Amino acid sequence: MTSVLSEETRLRDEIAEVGKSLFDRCFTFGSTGNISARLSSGEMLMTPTNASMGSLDPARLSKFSAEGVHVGGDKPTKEAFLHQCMYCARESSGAVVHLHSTHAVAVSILDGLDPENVLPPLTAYYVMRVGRLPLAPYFPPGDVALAEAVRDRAVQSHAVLLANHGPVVAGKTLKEAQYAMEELEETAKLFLMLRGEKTRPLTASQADALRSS
Ligand SMILES: O=C(CO)COP(=O)(O)O
Ligand SMILES: [Zn+2]
Repeated sequence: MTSVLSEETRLRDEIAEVGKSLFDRCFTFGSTGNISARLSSGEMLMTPTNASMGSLDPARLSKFSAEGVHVGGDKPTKEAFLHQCMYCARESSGAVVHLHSTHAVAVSILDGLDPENVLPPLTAYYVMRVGRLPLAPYFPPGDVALAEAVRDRAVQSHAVLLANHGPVVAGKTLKEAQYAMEELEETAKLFLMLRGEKTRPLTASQADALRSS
């Protein structure tokens, strides 16, 4: 049977489902984090500000025109400009997820990491789902300068880590963005677990083979 639900209705439901799944598994806390999805018309749906990812109401999501004007729903996330900058840098993206996931946040606070790529290629799935993770310098949440710093890095990478804050990931679909975000968080956890141990990340040629497959 073909689906009679509109693209917008489907995306609204999916944002609420993904938010609840991430919140229930402690990928973000309190009212932190935000999710957006772009319709084929270019219009965008975003989570409202101060909303818990665990109890989103699909009908109250904030709606933006393709030009980036807030046209409906609750007051949008203060990171609306960050989400818009991700779409602007990555035209094929259909969704963006930003979280305060604990291990990725911990990595974002460490000193002395390579800001061009903060995590090594520890596993094949990290390379396949994330690949590279540049660090954007610290700016307060919701600051336009934060969104601009992320946009510059997002041109090269669909995942960016915000210093002293958390990760933001774009994907062709919301599922893709979610899976990349989960892989990022788990790899940050592995990285912290293995600090001080002698490790054997994938070699450059092993990682390249995964990227081209
Ligand atoms: O993660 C957040 C800010 O960076 C949460 O902000 P909002 O509640 O405005 O979405
Ligand atoms: Zn945040």
